[in-house]
Formats: sequence, structure tokens, C-alpha cells
Amino acid sequence: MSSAKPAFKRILLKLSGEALMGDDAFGINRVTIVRMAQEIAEINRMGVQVAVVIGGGNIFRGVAGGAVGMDRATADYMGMLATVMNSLALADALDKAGLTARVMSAIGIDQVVEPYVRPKALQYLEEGKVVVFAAGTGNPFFTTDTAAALRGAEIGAEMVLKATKVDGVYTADPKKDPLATRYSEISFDEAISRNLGIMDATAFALCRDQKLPIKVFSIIKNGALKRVVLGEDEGTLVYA
Ligand SMILES: Nc1ncnc2c1ncn2[C@@H]1O[C@H](COP(=O)(O)OP(=O)(O)O)[C@@H](O)[C@H]1O
Ligand SMILES: O=c1ccn([C@@H]2O[C@H](COP(=O)(O)OP(=O)(O)O)[C@@H](O)[C@H]2O)c(=O)[nH]1
Repeated sequence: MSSAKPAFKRILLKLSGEALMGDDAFGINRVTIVRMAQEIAEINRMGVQVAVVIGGGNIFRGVAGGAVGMDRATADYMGMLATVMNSLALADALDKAGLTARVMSAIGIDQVVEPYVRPKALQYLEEGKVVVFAAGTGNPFFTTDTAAALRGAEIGAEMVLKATKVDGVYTADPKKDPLATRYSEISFDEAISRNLGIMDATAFALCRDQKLPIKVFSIIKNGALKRVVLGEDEGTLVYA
């Protein structure tokens, strides 16, 4: 076991919903979610307080519903409910990995999970429990990236760790432009002015205003989360 000291006391981890699909076409891939839970358990055991915001794109995306003629706000509520399902699956996997996880929802569904109450979330984190924030911000027209920025700021996280399908922020979308190159770091102002599609502008602006740095790194690469937490060179740092 490594005796290296983590660089953070409290982090907010954003997991892309689509990344939960693994190699499947949709839904939650068992192997992927179990591996993620184990990686979270590893950093939690190093003494890092971990809060998680999870996306819902593997199940439903509001924009997709809106595009086929659904009322956008209704479609967004469906997207938020999708994040609740992912949160329950992740909490279950975290429990099986030996951790204690608590899911807190931004929308009231008290029979399923407890509501988000900030002091309660802080208490859980202090106790070493992993808190999974479900239902995004609780508002349509937002994303779970913005929820990650919001909750990260609220709980006083030192950094937002965005685990996604790409291994950092590129000069252009690397899935569309094979010539795109990766930044090792980039300022919020530059990321916003260059319109880099890795995160929406609302999330970037909130983190910039709160001086909350973001690290974008690969969810696919084994051990990347631990390397980020140890302050090693991994992914792209977005700074204020
Ligand atoms: N400049 C960029 N650098 C890196 N990734 C980008 C960039 N622009 C767009 N992307 C896309 O952003 C996605 C990562 O964001 P994420 O929120 O995890 O995905 P999604 O919204 O598809 O669930 C990547 O799959 C990548 O294709
Ligand atoms: O505060 C929020 C967070 C999410 N969503 C909805 O939930 C969906 C899933 O979230 P997201 O697309 O951010 O997930 P990810 O890209 O991480 O899979 C979004 O498309 C929105 O429809 C929303 O309306 N408000």
C-alpha cells in the first residue's frame, strides 16, 4: 500500500452518466460501476472526504427529449430522475465496496432517498461517509456539471474532479477533431472564451467565480482518480 499523502481533504467527484454505460449501448454497466466504487473506496480510505454528483445521460437527456417535441422542462425532470437511478446504483456499489454511502436528492422523493440538506451532507462527510447528490440542481435547463460546481462550492470542496470519457480538455472536441491537442492546464476565462465543449458555460462560470478549480480526467483509465487525488500529473487542470 502506498503511504503517499492525498493533496485534498474534501473533493467533489462528477461522474459522467454515459461513462457508466461502459461498453454497453445504454444503462448501467455492472463491471464499470463496481470498478468506480472500488476506486472511490481507495481514496476514501486514504482519508479523503468524497461527495459525488452523477449524470444521467446513459438513461435520459433532456435535450434529446426536447428535440423530439417533448416539453423541455418535463424532459429535464425525466433526466433528473435518471440521475436518481444512477445514484442508487452507485450507492449500492459503494456499500458493497465496504463504504457507507448516503444519497441526497435535490427534488423531493422522500420514500426513495433523503432530501438534500446541506448541514446533514457536511455531517456525513465529516463522518467519512460518501455522499451522492442526486437529481442535479433540482431545476430544469441545468446540467449535472453545474450541479457539481454548485454542490462543490456549497460543501467547500477543494476541487471538482470531472471523470469523463476523454482524458482532459482539448483544443477542440477530440472525438470530432483528430488534430486536437490536450491542455495540461487552462484558465476558466480561456476555456469559456474558446467555447470548449467539455463543460457548459454555467458550470465554468460558477467555478470561476467561486475560485473552485476543476480537474478533467479519464474515467476509463485505471487508477487515474487516485493519481489526481495524490496531486500527480493527470488530466487537465482548469483554474481561476
Ligand atoms: N474541448 C474539448 N475537450 C475535451 N472534450 C470535449 C471538448 N469539447 C467537447 N468535448 C466532449 O465532451 C465530452 C465530455 O463531457 P461529459 O459531460 O462527460 O459528456 P457527456 O455530456 O457526453 O456525458 C467528451 O466526450 C468530449 O467528446
Ligand atoms: O440540474 C440539472 C441536472 C440535470 N438535469 C437533466 O438531467 C439530464 C442528465 O444530466 P447530464 O446530461 O448532465 O448527465 P451526464 O452528461 O453527466 O450524463 C440532463 O440532460 C437534464 O435533462 C436537469 O434538468 N437539471
